[in-house]
Amino acid sequence: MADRQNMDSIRLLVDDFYSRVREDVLLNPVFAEFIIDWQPHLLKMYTFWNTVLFGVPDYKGNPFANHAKLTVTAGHFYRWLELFGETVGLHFEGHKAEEAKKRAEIMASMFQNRMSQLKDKKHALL
Ligand code: HEM
Repeated sequence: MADRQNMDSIRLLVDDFYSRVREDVLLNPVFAEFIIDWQPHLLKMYTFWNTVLFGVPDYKGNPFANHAKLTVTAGHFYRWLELFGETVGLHFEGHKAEEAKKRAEIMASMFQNRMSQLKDKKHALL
């Protein structure tokens, strides 16, 4: 029962978040370049958050590899986190809601650090 409730909450969060992403003038073009069919992405994101927040080992993937190819700036990450925080706050409160926001912030700064390392490396090769 608890697992079902967790999954229902994750679906609500992920569906609402990405419907906002699709309406966002800054973020939508980045997603639109790579995602034509949203259903597989949403399914993947359900498993991702189920793994991150509830330890259910559903998600198999390499999130960084899929972000290294994106042309994004700190502004994109800022907006992503802002929108994610708003969506979480609209539907949830309590320690899991705080954890979701914290985990997203940690991943965003990890992506950004690794992206700038890659960029530095490319420059060094020139
Ligand atoms: C600038 C902010 C971000 C943008 C523009 C962005 C964009 C994208 C795009 C376009 C994809 C699909 C890639 C593909 O399938 O070809 C993707 C996948 C994904 N994103 Fe992000 N993302 C951002 C931030 C984040 C953050 C902060 C997290 C973590 C909380 C995250 C987690 C994921 C995961 C888990 C996937 C699936 C990776 C896989 O295929 O296994 N993203 N993202």
